[in-house]
This record gives sequence, structure tokens and C-alpha cells, in this order.
Amino acid sequence: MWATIEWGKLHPKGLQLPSRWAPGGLEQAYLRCGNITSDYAKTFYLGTKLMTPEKARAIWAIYVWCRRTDELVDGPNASRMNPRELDRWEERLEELFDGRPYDVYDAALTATISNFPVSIQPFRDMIDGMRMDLVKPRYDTYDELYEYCYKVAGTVGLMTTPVMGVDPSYTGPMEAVHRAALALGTANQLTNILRDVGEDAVERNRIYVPRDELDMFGISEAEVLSGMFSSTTGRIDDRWQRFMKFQIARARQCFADAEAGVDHLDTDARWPVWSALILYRQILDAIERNGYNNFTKRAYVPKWRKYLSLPMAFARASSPAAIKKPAKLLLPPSASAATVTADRLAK
Ligand SMILES: CC(C)=CCC/C(C)=C/CC/C(C)=C/CC/C(C)=C/[C@@H]1[C@@H](COP(=O)(O)OP(=O)(O)O)[C@]1(C)CC/C=C(\C)CC/C=C(\C)CCC=C(C)C
Ligand SMILES: Nc1ncnc2c1ncn2[C@@H]1O[C@H](COP(=O)(O)OP(=O)(O)OP(=O)(O)O)[C@@H](O)[C@H]1O
Ligand SMILES: [Mn+2]
Repeated sequence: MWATIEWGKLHPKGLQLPSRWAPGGLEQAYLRCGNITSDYAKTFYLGTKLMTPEKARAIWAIYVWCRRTDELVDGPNASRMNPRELDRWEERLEELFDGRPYDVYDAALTATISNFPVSIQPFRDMIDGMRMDLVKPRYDTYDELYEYCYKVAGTVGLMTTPVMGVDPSYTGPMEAVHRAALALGTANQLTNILRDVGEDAVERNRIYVPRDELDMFGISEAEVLSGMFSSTTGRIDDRWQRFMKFQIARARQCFADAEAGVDHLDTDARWPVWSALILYRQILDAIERNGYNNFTKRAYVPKWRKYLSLPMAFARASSPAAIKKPAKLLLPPSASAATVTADRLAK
């Protein structure tokens, strides 16, 4: 049975939702998205509470859609995943953008896109990123990896920026904000990849770090698959340490490219974004503290550091001086790879 619920006014086409999925209507749909967000990412959820309720719940709806998309290829049912399922997921996406959500979580997103100028393209691109994950276990170059990072993470920046909004006093080009949003997504994804090198290689036969860069440091694919420990010292191989220094420097550069953009966001969005940036970036420090062993040690940010970071992020978000910094644009992927040359870092 289909019931038109109170959000007809939100969407020009009028929204329809099976009533069994919307016992309390839109409010319930959003609340459920909020609960899922808080289950998966408590600190981040807390950050969204500083935003206006309209923005916060829109971000939760986007979060849940992204999380579900990721679960399709990464979750417990992932082994049954195939391109057909992703095609179906994309049809559902088109339908929900057309005002015909399939379930209650989709419905929250339908309402979101009618409230904020969110475009469908980054959502399509994220599904495409998941398709890449199904068929592409290796990356030859950083340009290839960058495309993957854009699709699975840069897209998140493009989805959420129209909800968070830019500061009314910002008069610069929107392009700079979008580039920063892309940079933060890329930085997070690169960090995620560096944290999980061992797990991805051993459990999933995936190597995301670029093959030509492994070559540059004289590292073979087989060595990555078996863990880069020196047979004489038993410690992480020197080549791997140098390689990781190079990778970490590039990820840090992406975080730096994102920084100026955060200050252009609307005030209430800055804290959650600074928190995400500061928390995620610390995973890189943790990899260093682990002596670059991302094969048998998982880099994580200890709780006390996390909680220390939140007031730091808050201070950073509230600092008016930060706004005066000139916007810095993200270099194109190959240029940005070139700025942090292997030579400089291999010392
Ligand atoms: C306000 C804010 C921080 C919003 C982002 C919230 C949001 C909608 C997140 C969705 C994340 C998600 C589930 C993506 C699916 C693909 C995926 C899993 C990507 C990886 C995320 C890390 O998740 P996790 O640690 O749980 O990974 P595991 O699966 O457990 O391995 C990613 C690394 C990508 C995360 C990317 C972002 C959070 C993008 C951030 C960029 C912005 C919010 C734009 C900010 C704007 C400017 C101008 C700087
Ligand atoms: N200790 C950690 N170290 C590194 N990354 C983390 C850690 N905890 C969570 N994350 C990542 O940071 C992102 C934000 O999540 P959040 O910090 O809210 O995680 P949480 O585990 O729910 O937090 P809490 O410690 O408050 O329960 C998530 O995508 C998560 O993968
Ligand atoms: Mn995942």
C-alpha cells in the first residue's frame, strides 16, 4: 500500500512511500539515518550535532547511502556481489532522485536532495568506484589510483558540500571549495589505503598503491603480498620504509590542500570537517609510530588522542585568523605526485 506522506511539499513531484516503511514519516526516516551514523561514527555524529538540524539530518542521509554502497562490496554479503547488483543499486539511485524512493533510507535521501542542491553525479561515480573494486585488483599509476580515490571518497566531499554550504562572506570561486573537498576525500582514502595495505593484500589480494611507484623503490608485487619484512633483521624492510615515507608525504599534501577550503565552509560545518581532517590525518602519524609496519599492525588513533583532537578541531574551526589564509588549490594528480618526488623522500 502506498501512502503519500507529509513531504509532498518537499518535492515538486510529491513523494510517495510505502507506509509500512514510514511509520512515523520523514522524521522517523531521518532519525534512523542518525542512529546508523552514530553507530558507525560516533565522533563524527557528535560533530554533526553542531550543525542546524536540517543540515545534520541531510548529512546522515548521505552517510547512510554511502555506507550502504560501501557495504555492497565490503560488507558480509560482498561475496555475492556482482555488477548486476550494482546496476540495480544505480537504478534505485535514479529512482530516488526522481522522487520514488525504494525504502525508508532512500526516502531520507530523496527528501535531502529536495532541500539542498545536491547533484546525482557524485553518487553515480561512487557506485562506479565500487564497480572498479569488483574488477580491478591493481593500480599501475597514481593517476589510476586518484580516479579510484575520487570515486569512492572525493565524491563524498561533492555530495556534502552543497549541504554544509559556504560562508556568506566567502566571495572566491566555488571551484576552490570543491577542489578542497575533493582533496579531503582523496586524503582520507589514501590514508585508509596506507593503513590497510597488509589486510588488503593478504585477505583480498588487492594492492592499491601504484605499481610504478613500487617499482621506483625496487619493490615487487610478490613482496607486498608476503609482507615486507627483511629476512636478516626481521624488521620492516628499508625499501618499504622509504616507500611509505613517500606515500605518507603525498597523503599529507592532500590534507594540506584541503585545509584552506574548510575555512570557507559555513561556520557550523567547520568543526565536524576539521575533526574528520585532524582525526584521519593522525592515522598517518600512527603508521609512522608503528615503524611503517602496516602488514601486521593496525594503525589507529588512541581514544585519548581522539578526544584531545576534538577541542583542537573546535579551536581551529573558531579561529578567525584561519579565514585570512589564502586559498590553496589542489594540484592535478600527476603534478602533485611530482612535487613530492621520490628522490627527496628516499633519503
Ligand atoms: C561532515 C563530514 C565529515 C561529512 C562526511 C560524511 C559522509 C557522508 C561520509 C561517508 C563515508 C562513507 C561511508 C563512504 C563510503 C566509501 C568509504 C568507506 C570511504 C572511506 C571512508 C572512511 O570510512 P571508514 O573509516 O569507516 O572506512 P572502512 O570502510 O571502515 O575502512 C573514506 C576514507 C572516505 C571518507 C571521505 C570523506 C569523509 C570526505 C570528506 C570531505 C568532506 C566532508 C568535504 C569537506 C569540504 C571541504 C571544503 C574541505
Ligand atoms: N581510533 C580510530 N583511529 C582511526 N580512525 C578511526 C578511529 N575510530 C574511528 N575511526 C574512523 O574515523 C571515522 C570517524 O568515526 P569516529 O571517530 O566517530 O569513530 P567511532 O569509533 O564511532 O568513535 P568513538 O571513539 O567516539 O566511538 C570513521 O570513519 C572511522 O573509521
Ligand atoms: Mn570500507
